[in-house]
Amino acid sequence: MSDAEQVEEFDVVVIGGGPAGENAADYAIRGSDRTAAIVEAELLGGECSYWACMPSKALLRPLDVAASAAHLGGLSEPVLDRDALLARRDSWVSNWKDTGQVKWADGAGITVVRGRGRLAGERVVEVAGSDGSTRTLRARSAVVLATGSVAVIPEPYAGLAPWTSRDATAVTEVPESIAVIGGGVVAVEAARWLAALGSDVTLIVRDDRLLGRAEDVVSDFVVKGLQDNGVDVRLSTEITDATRVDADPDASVGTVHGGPVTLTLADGIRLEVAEVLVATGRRPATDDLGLESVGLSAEDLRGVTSGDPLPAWLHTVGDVNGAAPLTHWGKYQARLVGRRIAGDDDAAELADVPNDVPVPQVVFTDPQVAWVGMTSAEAREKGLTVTVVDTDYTSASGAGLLRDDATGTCRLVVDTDRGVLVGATFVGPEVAELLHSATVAITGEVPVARLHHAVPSYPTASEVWLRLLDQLT
Ligand SMILES: Cc1cc2nc3c(=O)[nH]c(=O)nc-3n(C[C@H](O)[C@H](O)[C@H](O)COP(=O)(O)OP(=O)(O)OC[C@H]3O[C@@H](n4cnc5c(N)ncnc54)[C@H](O)[C@@H]3O)c2cc1C
Ligand SMILES: NC(=O)c1ccc[n+]([C@@H]2O[C@H](COP(=O)([O-])OP(=O)(O)OC[C@H]3O[C@@H](n4cnc5c(N)ncnc54)[C@H](O)[C@@H]3O)[C@@H](O)[C@H]2O)c1
Repeated sequence: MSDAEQVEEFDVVVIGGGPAGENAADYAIRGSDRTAAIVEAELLGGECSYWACMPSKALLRPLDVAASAAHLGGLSEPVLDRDALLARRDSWVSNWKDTGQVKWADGAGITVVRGRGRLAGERVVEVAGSDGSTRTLRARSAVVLATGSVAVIPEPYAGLAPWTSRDATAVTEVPESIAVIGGGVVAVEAARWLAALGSDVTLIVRDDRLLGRAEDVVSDFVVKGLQDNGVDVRLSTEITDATRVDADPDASVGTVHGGPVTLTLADGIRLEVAEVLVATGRRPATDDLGLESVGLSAEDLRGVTSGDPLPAWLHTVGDVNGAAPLTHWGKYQARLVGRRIAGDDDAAELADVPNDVPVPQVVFTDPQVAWVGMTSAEAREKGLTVTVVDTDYTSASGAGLLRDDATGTCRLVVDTDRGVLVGATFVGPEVAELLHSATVAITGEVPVARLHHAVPSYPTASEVWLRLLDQLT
């Protein structure tokens, strides 16, 4: 067979089959006779489906319900069944099999190509199969990079064979004790479910607060919630040295990776734990992606989905461009990019794209934390004149009704000159589902004067909007 015959042609080739890549392929060919291939090195569905969002939320949701039940007069104490909780997780990750996703791709007319993809020139993708085979794909129209992100393991933890978020979400062997390092979203969520599963958890945070990207009023609530659930939270704590007996880098995911770990803290205190979870952030998965073959570097992808410095045929979606490493954000980018590739320029979604689309984020701690748009500090840094209003979450009786021990806070950030919201933060039980009201208000640039006429139902937690808006008259 000649070289030319070995090249497989598609209209669109997507490298990486996480939620962003899947959506980009789907929107690019939906309702047409165009063809698309997704190149996937592991499981179709990506980090989100098997190692991140799905397993973590499958583990956390029963904890929310149990915490509510434990704090509602009229119900007796709920009992956590560890095996049943892990079985629920296994079911939500389809036992780490992607048969269902492949069936979806077939139905959507998308070809799944197994292997690791890399650019090998303009519109050309080379795929290395795990069996040593190589395939060459050519895209007639577009190539989309959707390779996601990988956990960062800084010194001095690299030699410890530490847990990353994959081990925490896929936990099968619950360590007797664990040090969780980091104060971001992965750290606070994982600390919660690991403690609930029976591990003795110490959360070691370099900064003086948790969730540093959120409003500063958030941290105290999350610290208290973790402490109430048995987590030892140590803020402003540096680790100067870390050693492990018999570190086993080949240990199975979700099992203990060796002997005891000793951490030396800056004040000289030594902490011995059975396992360590490094949750110190993620970086775009751009290693060996062949960017140099088209004159690009990893830095060129930062924050860019389409256009300069990318050639017209090349796009990025999801964590790989680092814009906001969240599934809903990757899917949003994928819808826009997919429609652009499809030439749907008249579609409502492309016809009216605002300049600054606010990014929403929910953290599934107890209490929950949800925010969208700018924090007050970010708004001021941008040079805006802002009005900031706060209220206790339980100032709305509907919020108090959710749980007898309900607590939390809410904040709106208003651009005083334009009279519109630019940011909102909610902390409290069940605030996750409250967030979209703020996202709509910010995206729609609804004048605060008009928001007074959006009437929340009684008695719901949404009445916190009244308490906040009353301060803006
Ligand atoms: C523990 C945890 C919990 C999270 N929870 C949430 C949450 O609740 N909500 C939320 O919005 N976000 C959450 N996130 C973030 C979310 O997981 C990511 O933002 C999301 O997975 C990004 O989607 P993606 O499609 O860009 O990449 P991924 O989901 O990472 O998928 C990328 C895919 O590309 C494949 N790939 C990589 N390189 C190649 C290559 N060269 N060739 C072929 N295939 C390749 C990978 O195997 C993978 O399947 C969480 C993250 C973590 C770590
Ligand atoms: N519910 C959700 O939506 C959800 C859940 C989990 C993860 N995620 C996404 O996944 C991404 C990754 O999460 P993450 O928590 O790993 O990252 P992160 O960037 O949110 O937090 C990293 C934390 O590690 C600390 N850190 C960094 N380097 C360190 C070092 N050398 N030593 C000690 N501490 C260090 C930082 O100060 C920070 O507290 C996030 O951006 C988040 O958006 C989302």
